[in-house]
Amino acid sequence: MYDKTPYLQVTHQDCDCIKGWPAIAAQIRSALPTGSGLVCVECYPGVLIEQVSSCLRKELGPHRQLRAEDWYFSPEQINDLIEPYLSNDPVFGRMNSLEIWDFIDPQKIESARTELASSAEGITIVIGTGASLLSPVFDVCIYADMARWEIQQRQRRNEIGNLGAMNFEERPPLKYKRSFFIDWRAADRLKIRFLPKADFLLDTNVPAVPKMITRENFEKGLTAAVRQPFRVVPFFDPGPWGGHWMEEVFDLPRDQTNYAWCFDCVPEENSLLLRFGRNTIEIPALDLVLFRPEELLGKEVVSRFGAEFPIRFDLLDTFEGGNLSLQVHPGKEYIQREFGMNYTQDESYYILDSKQNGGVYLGLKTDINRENMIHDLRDAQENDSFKFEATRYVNQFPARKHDHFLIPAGTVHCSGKDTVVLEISATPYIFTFKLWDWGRVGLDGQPRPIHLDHGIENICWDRTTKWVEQSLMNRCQTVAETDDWREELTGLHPAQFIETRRHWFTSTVPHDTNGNLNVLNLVQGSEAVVESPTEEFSPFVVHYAETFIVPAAVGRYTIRPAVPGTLCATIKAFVRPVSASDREKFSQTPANI
Ligand SMILES: O=P(O)(O)OC[C@H]1O[C@](O)(CO)[C@@H](O)[C@@H]1O
Repeated sequence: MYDKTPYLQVTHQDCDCIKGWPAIAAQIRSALPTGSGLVCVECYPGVLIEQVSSCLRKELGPHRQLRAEDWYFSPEQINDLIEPYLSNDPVFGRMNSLEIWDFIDPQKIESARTELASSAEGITIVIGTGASLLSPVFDVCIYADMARWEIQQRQRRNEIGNLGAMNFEERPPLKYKRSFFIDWRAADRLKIRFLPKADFLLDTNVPAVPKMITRENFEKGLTAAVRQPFRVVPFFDPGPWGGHWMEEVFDLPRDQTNYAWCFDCVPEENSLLLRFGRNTIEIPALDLVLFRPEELLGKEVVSRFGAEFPIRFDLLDTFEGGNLSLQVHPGKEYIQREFGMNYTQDESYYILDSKQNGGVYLGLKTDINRENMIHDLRDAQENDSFKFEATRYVNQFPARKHDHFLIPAGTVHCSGKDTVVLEISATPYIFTFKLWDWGRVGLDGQPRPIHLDHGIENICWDRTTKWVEQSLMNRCQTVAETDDWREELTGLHPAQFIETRRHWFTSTVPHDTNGNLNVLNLVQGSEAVVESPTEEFSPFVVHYAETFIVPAAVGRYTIRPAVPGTLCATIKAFVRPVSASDREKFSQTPANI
């Protein structure tokens, strides 16, 4: 059965991960031999600062507590600072190089420094996002990390606002957008510099059960992760077109109206669970990307994308749900120019399951009139009573289990109802230009934003029926075969940087990362075992529909059915190697953070 809380065992001692404020305070005290000193708690945005500082105050009885937010510019000044990158669009902003420093008023931080210098008695705690900027040295440094999924939950519950903003009550999608383009980028830059020097990592994702590990154990966890296959923690989210397949097959709680998405390999947002003895700490999977890029991704991927995980796997479930919005993604130049992203949202749909009428919309019909289509799309947006007749302009194809549809940016598409898609795509995932949302509203009762102008500029009008059938549907080619297994190339399209290989097997299949990140999903069979031919890691069991990551550093590995002789299939994605001349060109491209 699909495992919803996969973890990685790092050590076998419970005491390597301590739990609860009294134990955490005791560990901090033992790091302050004189009983006094300066304690820095640098926080990722989203940490409940008030709650953490009050618990620390209670347990440590500091002489003084300083809060980083007290040195920030005013919310209005910060709005001016970020305005060029935030824009008025409800979904899209622009990548930038803002640092936490940019939020801080030099005069205010200077007076905090003066206050700090005035007395050295007892314990002083400095806490918040940017706390570490107060002083070049601290007696104890703690990094309070935070999972992005939990941050989103807190935003939805109006428990937190954005950095330097008093916007707790702002609509959650707007807080998410500001985090995506501003807060998380700036905080990641600070994290890269601070965390390698910290003494401890603090996890307050579950406020009532705080946990802490030493930085050495954090490093041990990262090292363990890049030496074996592992999974990140999936999260599930409802949506206006969501379905009920995952609920059933993954045995999800029945307390949501539906489940639309399962994000089970978007390391930028997923968490990684590291287990020490019986205690588990949650860290953002992004930490692995930021601090172990070469071992995880491989040298070539790093030289091309920087410390960024370029492949995304997620599931889209429309069983008894609806169609996704009819949409298109930006071309590479467009996404760079308009949004400052280095690469674009190229996608593909691997079909995990479908009902009789399941299908996808893909590419335009032959000989359609472009002006009429644009006119009808605009009419549908402006006039509630006019419904855009999608099948007049867009191909609709039946989708069957194991079909693979390729969706290079610029291709009009969407998954239809009664279909379960494993999306194997490039990482960007918010750059969806909705053309038509079938006249329905989002889960909040409001129409979802349509981006017709962006969309129209990016539609590739020559991607019509015949080309789509020949270039984007089931481009399967057998590349290797034995009596026990067959390897097929299934994509993606040459315009996309990801390559996919499907293996059908009844016995052991040899794989090799060739120094390049591999991401896989078990698309057929209930259980398979990933092993090291040289026993470098313990056998790793995967279940149907689970996505797993094999770090570049792993090298050779094998996969076999858990029950010998049963038919299994995996689909594997990796970044296509580039030629030497291209390599030079890519090495100039900076990462998104
Ligand atoms: O706009 P909708 O209908 O919610 O669809 C969004 C989804 O569409 C996709 O772009 C798939 O085509 C996903 O990456 C994204 O999550």
